[in-house]
Amino acid sequence: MRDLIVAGNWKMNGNRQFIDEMMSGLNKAIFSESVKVVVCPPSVYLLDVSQKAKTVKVGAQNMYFEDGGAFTGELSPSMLIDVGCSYVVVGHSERREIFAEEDVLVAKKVSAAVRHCLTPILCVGESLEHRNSGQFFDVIARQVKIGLSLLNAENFADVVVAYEPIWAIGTGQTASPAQAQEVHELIRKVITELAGENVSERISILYGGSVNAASAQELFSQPDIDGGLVGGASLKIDEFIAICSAAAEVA
Ligand SMILES: O=C(CO)COP(=O)(O)O
Repeated sequence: MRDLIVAGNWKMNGNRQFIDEMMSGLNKAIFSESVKVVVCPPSVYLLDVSQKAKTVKVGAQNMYFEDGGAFTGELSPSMLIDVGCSYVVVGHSERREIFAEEDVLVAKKVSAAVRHCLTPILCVGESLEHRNSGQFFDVIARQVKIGLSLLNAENFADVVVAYEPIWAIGTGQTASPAQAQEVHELIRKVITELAGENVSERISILYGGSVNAASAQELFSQPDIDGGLVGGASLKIDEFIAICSAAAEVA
């Protein structure tokens, strides 16, 4: 049985008042035990969110792979653990596109996270251009293979993969359940080729890209979709809770 996970990526949004309101809403919510709920606030708020969190796990949106040293502006895996994180988003398309993060750097981060017992959420996904040209699967397979390349196959199951088509992020244009399922199935196949079915069947693969309360249940009921990585809709407490309930319905 794979973990069913709903993670909210708050991106560069919010302030202390927002954090207070969100955490008080989340702490009042009753989540099904069958769903792991995670929130990923901006890093300056991680400690505050961890200290307030009663019903959810906490994840960071990024980290560096080194343990410490002269890396101005960066955060290490042990710092994230120190402030209560158990997950870290790695290789989000916004980091790849805006901050020029490449697959090899992403792989180092995945490996460092696993080494420190932080669960990396490895994001992969194609641009609209690659979707339209039909090359999308090659792009995604490469991101998965390189992203996992520094791990031993038995550690693959310590990673969560998130399929986030770039054309669906923040656009309101969700991938259809069939489009998402097709890619999730292919991702699982790539992992099977690398590590065998015992491992690939244990990896949770989340879908991200304009997930909302209306689209969540049909997406999450696809056989290879194990929950969601939610951006905009995770900033609205009622909508986020409704998405988590949709996940519980399919558990
Ligand atoms: O990038 C995302 C989550 O990491 C998805 O963002 P949206 O849900 O706002 O499309």
